[in-house]
This record gives sequence, C-alpha cells and structure tokens, in this order.
Amino acid sequence: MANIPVKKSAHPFDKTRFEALLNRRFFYAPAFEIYGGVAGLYDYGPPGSSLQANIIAEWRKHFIVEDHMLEIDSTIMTPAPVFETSGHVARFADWMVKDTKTGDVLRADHLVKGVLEARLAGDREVRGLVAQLQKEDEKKKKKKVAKTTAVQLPDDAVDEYEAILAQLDNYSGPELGDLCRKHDIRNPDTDNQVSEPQQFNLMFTSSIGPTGQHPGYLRPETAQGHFLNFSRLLEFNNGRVPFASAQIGRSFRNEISPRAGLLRVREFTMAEIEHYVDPEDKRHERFDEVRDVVLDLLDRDVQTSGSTKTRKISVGEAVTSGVIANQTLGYFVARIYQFLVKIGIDPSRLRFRQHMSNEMAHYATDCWDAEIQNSYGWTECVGCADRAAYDLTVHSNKTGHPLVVRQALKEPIVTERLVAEFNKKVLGKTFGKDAGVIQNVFAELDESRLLEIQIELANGGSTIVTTPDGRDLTLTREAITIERKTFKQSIREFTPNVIEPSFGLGRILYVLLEHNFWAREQDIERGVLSLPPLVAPTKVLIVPLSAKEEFDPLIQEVSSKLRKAGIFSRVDDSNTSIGKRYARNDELGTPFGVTLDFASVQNRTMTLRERDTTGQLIGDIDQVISVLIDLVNGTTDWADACKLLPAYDGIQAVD
Ligand SMILES: Nc1ncnc2c1ncn2[C@@H]1O[C@H](COP(=O)(O)OP(=O)(O)OP(=O)(O)O)[C@@H](O)[C@H]1O
Repeated sequence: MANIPVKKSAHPFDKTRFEALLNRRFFYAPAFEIYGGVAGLYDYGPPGSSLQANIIAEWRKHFIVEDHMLEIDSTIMTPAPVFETSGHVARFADWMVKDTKTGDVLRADHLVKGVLEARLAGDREVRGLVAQLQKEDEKKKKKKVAKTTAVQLPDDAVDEYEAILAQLDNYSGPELGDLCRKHDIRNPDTDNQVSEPQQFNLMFTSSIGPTGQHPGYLRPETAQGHFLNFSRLLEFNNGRVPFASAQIGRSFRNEISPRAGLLRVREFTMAEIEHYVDPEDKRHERFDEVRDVVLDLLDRDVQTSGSTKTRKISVGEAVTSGVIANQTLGYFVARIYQFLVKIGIDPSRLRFRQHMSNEMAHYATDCWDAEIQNSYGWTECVGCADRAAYDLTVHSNKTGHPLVVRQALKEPIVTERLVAEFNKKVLGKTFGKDAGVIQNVFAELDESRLLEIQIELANGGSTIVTTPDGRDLTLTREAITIERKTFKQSIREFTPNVIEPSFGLGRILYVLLEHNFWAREQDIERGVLSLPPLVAPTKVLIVPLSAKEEFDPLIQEVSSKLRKAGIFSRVDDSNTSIGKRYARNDELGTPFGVTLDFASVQNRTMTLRERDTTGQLIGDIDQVISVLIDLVNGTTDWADACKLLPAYDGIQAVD
C-alpha cells in the first residue's frame, strides 16, 4: 500500500553512489576545481547552500531565540596580540610527521588511527573467514586464508590497539612518536617510515596594512570576538549574568592533510555560543526542561580503561552524579542533542564523549564532544566546554580593561581587619624613596603578622621590616600605627566562567546527508535524501502534467499561496515523465510534491505526494495546500495527513 511508511534503507550505505549524488546535484564541490582544486577548500552549490541556510535558521531559533542570546558578528582578521594572549600562537597546533623519503606530511594522530584501524579490520576479516571455513578441512582453509592480503593479529595486539584507539586524543606528540616506533607505523601510501612528530600551528598568518608592521591571523574560531566585546555585551544585558552571546561565521585552520571531504576543511562556518555564568552558581534556570533527556555518554573513566562503550543516562542523573560537571553544561549538552535530532541526525548514531585529562585545554574544567557516527567513523561535530574564567582573565590582564561583573550585594558584607596607617610626612622624611617600598611591603602582610607588629609597636615603640632587596628598616610609632577597622562591601566583583558550545556546520551538514541517504529497492541507482521538511532545501515540488497554457493560472495560484505561507517551492515543468521528475527531487530531499493535471483544471483537485513512502493523496487545491502547510511546519505528519485526505491510487492523464 502506497500510504504505509516504508523502511528507509533497503540497502547498506553505498558511499560511491552517495558521493556521486552529492556531486551530480552540486550539493558541494572542490573549490577552484578547474584550476586543479586545493585540498580542504569546498564551494557549496544551490542545494548545499539552502540546506546550510536552513540549518542555520533552525540553529538561530533553537538557541538564540529560545534563550534570548545576544548575537554578534565580529571580524575574521585578528591582530596577532589577541592570539598571543589567548594562547593560540603557542598552543593551537597539531602534531605532524613526515615521510622520511618523500617528505609527505601526515597528522600524527590520524596516521596512528588509520594504520591501527586498518590492521584491526584486516584481523576481523581473517577471523571472519576462518570462522566461515570452520567445516572445511585444514588444507583448504589454509589455502583460502592465504589468498587474502589481510593479516591476523595476536590476541594481545588486538587488545592493545583497541586500548590505544580508545584514548588516542590523550597522547602527546612524543608519545605518538613512541607508538609509531613501537608498532612500526609507516606512511600507508608509501610504506616508508615517518619522522618524529613536530608541532604545526594551524593558524593562517597574514599582515594588516601596507607596511607589514601589524601581523595578524585569520581566526581559527569565532570565540575571541565574543570575549573582547564582553564588557559591551554585559552592559547591553544591564550588567547581569547569566547571559550568552552567539555568533555564526567563518573560521580558518591550515589543517595538516585534509582528506575527509567536508569533515576536515581549511575554511568552514562555525556557530558558537559563549554563555557567561557566575562561577559560584552554575545552575541553569531551564535545566528542569531537559532533565529527562536521555543521552549516550562515553565518559572519561570508560575511555581511560580502554573501552568505547557508551551508557544511556538522563542529563539530570549525569549532573547529579557529577559525571557532567554542572547544570549549565548539562543544559547545553541536552539542547545540542535536541537540535541535532530535530534537524535529522539519527539519535542512535550520536554520542557525547567526555574529554580526557590531557586532551582538555589546561584551563577547562569539563568538556563534552557531540560525536556522530558516519562512514569515516565517529566524528566530533560539536564541542561543549566549560572554559572557566580563562579567556576573560587573560585578555583583561593583558589590556588592563576590566572584563568583570560588578554585582550589588543584597546584604552588604561587613568585615573587620587590621590595617597599617602611615604618617606620610614622617615616613617620607625618614626613608625618602623607600617610603613607597615600605607601604608595598605592608600591603602584602597577613593579619597575624600585622598583629605581631601592633604588639611590637605597643611594647617597644618600634618594629623592623625587611625590604624585597633584603635591607632591614626600623619604623617607629611616629611613622606607623596598626589599627582595627570596619569595612563594608556592597559590590561583589567577579570574572564570569564561560560555557562554550561550538558547532562546525559543514560537519553537521555532511553527516546529516549521510544519515538520510538511501535507495529504493526498485531504483538502486538513484538515491533518496530523507531530509526533514524543516531543513530540506525545497519543501514542495509543483509538477504540472502538461505544458498547456491553461495550467499557468493554477501553477501561479499554488506557488503564490505557498509563498505567502512562507513555504519554498519549485515548479518542475520539464519535459520528462512525472516519475523522473519526482525521482530527481527525491535526490534533492524535497519532501512533498503536488501534481496539477487536467482534473485540477476542471475540478480544482490536486494530488499530494510524500517522498519517503511515495504515497499519494488527493483533495481540493486549497485543502491540499492547508495540509501541506501543516506538514511542512511540522504541526502534522504524513500518517495524520492520510486521515485528512483520501488516498490517490490513480494514474494521472498526461497530455
Ligand atoms: N578542520 C575542520 N573542518 C571542519 N570542521 C571543523 C574543523 N575543525 C573544527 N571543526 C568544527 O568546529 C567544531 C569546534 O572546533 P574544535 O576546536 O572543538 O574542534 P577540534 O577539537 O579542533 O576538532 P578536531 O579534533 O576534529 O580537529 C568542531 O566540533 C567541528 O565541528
């Protein structure tokens, strides 16, 4: 029956056909292709651009609108001192190795991963073959096994490789070098040995202005633009935290050897949130709304034990048990999950992996990556880190500009403490230039030392202080007195902590396409992209069955009504069969099609087709449009639509 939803994938994922589809329909393609292209640079074509725009539109709604975030658009070109202060100049680097004969450059951790995974895959192949040949005699078995080029590994090597892969991100450069030597890891393209790992900074350098005096960098993330504008943003938010800033924009990283299509590129669009929170109160006021969201978590301890087994746990439980460090971090992890699933990521192939201690930036307190499984393995698509107060503190220290929150206290804090009071006249006359030195020494003294000095002055009339350069100076009661004073503090000043969800849109777009690609049993050559209406580049295809002029007013009417409802449609009045027109649009992920035939002209009826089931319904044009609007907006689904409109099993009369 046409209207019953079909199981999506009748075939295993076919990467060759998938890539051919993306290329043929120009979702994206290598940039500068006619000049030979440059690795890691891609241009998006019409469907890719629309898909990205729709993902961004939903991202804005889901994060910015929903949580009243402050959106900014800061510059890409950044003067060098900013990245010197942030630590990027010293540390934004990956480890690379060189092929000792050809000089080819490879990223060290990717090399180890690729080689060990290939060896494990080979091992599985041989073991599988041996199991299959169980019943055959030994001679035949040996012969068949000898035919494969794959190698079976000793059991302990399998365990060791798996343990290495489970914590690959935890290794330092020298440790990766040790692994290459110990396991004879070579360049797989040439079988040559590789050099010791060296650090390579991923930022593209530039210079600002004609003289070259102002070195700059293309930003590798959008975050610094948020931090440098913090005091303005805080003022915009009436001086209160928590609040978040958000930014969508381009970032640039000179990746060592980008080989995984859109997953590792040198120029990409990021969407980043910096949520500023009181370090003493990281609760989130909307946490209860996400408390019951269940996630697949892969925590630090599990990885360190050499396993990659996730566990299902609610965000509420994860935060209460301390697996996720605080409510705000938990809130964002859950919101990231909801966003990814809403746009069409398969939740069974989505996990959150906690950073291991060496992997995490030294200042971060906790960090979780949303990793999505695809044909390249598990790929980080969103990072979510608690960056503590690091960024605001370093920029504030460097520039002298306070990047702090000043909060009026409800109850002023009253404290008493001993303070040194100087008679400046006597001090100046007696000690000259050392007067300032003495005052600085006293400013550093703690309460117990001040008490000792108070007693000394009361008993003997004098005390001795030692200057930083080791001289002992005698001060009398005429120059100094120590008194207990009361202080009232009505303002609390603090540097907020920052929770940062950071999205790479190209990676999300690519895995989304993979997760939604399949082929129909009867037409394996052509693919279908089951993109949710929310993000599909075109929502409705209008298919007139005849090129006759009498169809024109109806086409105009339907497209104008859809346009007015904010629904993006396209007319396909090409000369091919209706089946081909639908198939072409299945490849583009267009979820619905409406067909105008002669009955439409006579009786104002229109058929409605759903992409995944190929089911068709029929109804009055306005009724179909009304159902369509609900379908596209997600307020109804196809099963409900089937209750509202009768099924159409007829064959349309083609002119
Ligand atoms: N070279 C790249 N190409 C495409 N997207 C990227 C690239 N580097 C980072 N991203 C995206 O930006 C997000 C945030 O960047 P982040 O600095 O956390 O990545 P990363 O840890 O450096 O990634 P990786 O370890 O894969 O290099 C990532 O989750 C990813 O989606």
